[in-house]
Amino acid sequence: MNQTMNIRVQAPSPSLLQPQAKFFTQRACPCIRVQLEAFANSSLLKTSLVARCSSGWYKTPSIFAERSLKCSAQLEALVTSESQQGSSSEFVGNDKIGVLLLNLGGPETLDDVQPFLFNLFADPDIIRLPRLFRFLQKPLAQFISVVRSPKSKEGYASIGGGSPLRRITDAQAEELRKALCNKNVPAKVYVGMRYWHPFTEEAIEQIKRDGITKLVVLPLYPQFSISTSGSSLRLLESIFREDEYLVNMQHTVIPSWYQREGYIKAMADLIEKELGKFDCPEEVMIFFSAHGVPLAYVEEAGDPYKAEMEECVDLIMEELEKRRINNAYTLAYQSRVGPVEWLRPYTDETIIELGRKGVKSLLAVPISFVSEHIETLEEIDVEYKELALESGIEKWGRVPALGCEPTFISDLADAVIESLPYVGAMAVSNLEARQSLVPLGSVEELLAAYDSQRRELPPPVVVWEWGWTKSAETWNGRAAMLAVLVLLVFEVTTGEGFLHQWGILPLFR
Ligand SMILES: C=CC1=C(C)c2cc3[nH]c(cc4nc(cc5[nH]c(cc1n2)c(C)c5CCC(=O)O)C(CCC(=O)O)=C4C)c(C)c3C=C
Ligand SMILES: [Fe+2]
Repeated sequence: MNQTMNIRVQAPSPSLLQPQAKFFTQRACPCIRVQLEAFANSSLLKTSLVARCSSGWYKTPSIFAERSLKCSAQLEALVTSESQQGSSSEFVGNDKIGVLLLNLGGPETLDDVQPFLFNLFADPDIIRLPRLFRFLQKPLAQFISVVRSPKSKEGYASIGGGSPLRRITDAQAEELRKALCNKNVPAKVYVGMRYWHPFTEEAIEQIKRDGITKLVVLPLYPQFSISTSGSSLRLLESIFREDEYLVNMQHTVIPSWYQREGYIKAMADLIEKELGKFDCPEEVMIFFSAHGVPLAYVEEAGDPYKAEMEECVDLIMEELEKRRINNAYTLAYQSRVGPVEWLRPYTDETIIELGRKGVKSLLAVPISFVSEHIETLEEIDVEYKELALESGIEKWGRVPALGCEPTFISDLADAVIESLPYVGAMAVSNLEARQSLVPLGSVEELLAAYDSQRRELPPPVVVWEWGWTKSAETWNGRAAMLAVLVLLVFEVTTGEGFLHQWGILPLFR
């Protein structure tokens, strides 16, 4: 490179200048002269890059957009070759890579439980009201969260007073960052929770502050569901749509990854290890227990969750068979909430049935989530274990969640790296035309694909029928719901009623 290029880095304050200064001085070479200038009172809102070359000065709105400079090709080549040798900054070529891990979030203290539940039930992807009744989403969420919180609090109290989700997800983020760095892809890893801190909005603010140019969105749910990854992506899409910076930031989404070899192998490793703890491992029934979703999500809204879950279990069993592990296995769904029908078979009923059939050893495998949480630590380890022992099952084991298992984290890092060429590329819009059920794509494209497949949930019944029928039950349910809402409105407006007498209202004293 013969031409000399002057790079002048400007920033509104010296502290903002530092990372940029480090970036350029680390790459100092005879043909790049670095001039650093700080403008304490500058009107510049974003850090900007001014590059000088023979044909004049070029200024970009953001330091990270220097790719658009006519004269930056040589700089780009230099930076790329250096970053390939391993660098501690987050730059690859001219890009600053970010990975956003999306997760559910959980209450950290018992006081957080009710507001956490409110956030959860206020999500239209969790309680799907018909369009006409959407205005009731928040009052209903308030009501359900208040009614449910004593039971939930008991659960969280029994696992130490709060959810371990934040701590574990932060640890996974840090391990993923290290794994990416070891694979020569320096990146910043962010955690964005859907219903509790750190909220997705907070993560996005940090991503903007850090000047990320390429973002890989990775929901920490192996299988896609409208209620989990779908909900998080829908939120992300609305944040992206309203923000100029984000609209222009290139991104891609890894919507599900249950079929990845590394993940399947990591699950098989854990199962093999736990089976080894039984006296007669070959007699143990492998019991996959997935978090359920309401049946209508799958049957009427087209949620791929059940299909992906079944495929995932098949893949794990195939991997175990390769290792000559041919145990009997079954899949059931746990944690149902509310009066509607959920995916079957239910975990509790299946345990009783297996006990009745004479199964003596059971190994529970939580399959829909990669961290320990209330439903593994309380529901499986306490409630289902007790039920199993009462039902005649004598030996009980449980596979731990993947957490920070090195094979798993390394595979997540590979998933991120493999997705990088897709960053900014638009996904094929026809879902059926794609190889996998939920392939890589941008948030907007991906949701459009789902929405195009997704019909409004039809009302369960259209006409009134006499007798003890599904229709009558549904109308009774609706009448009851309406009565509850009328009651709620009455109580909130007058300050009187039995909810006040029981101390449930007012919610905030
Ligand atoms: C793949 C995993 C999950 C699916 C699918 C899912 C759907 C779903 N969940 C509820 C209601 C609740 N979920 C709650 C906690 C919770 N849910 C998941 C995962 C999935 N949920 C996790 C990992 C957790 C635990 C978080 C933690 O704090 O450790 C709760 C709160 C706990 C409780 O009160 O039982 C509720 C409520 C619905 C309605 C739903 C699908 C529509
Ligand atoms: Fe849940």
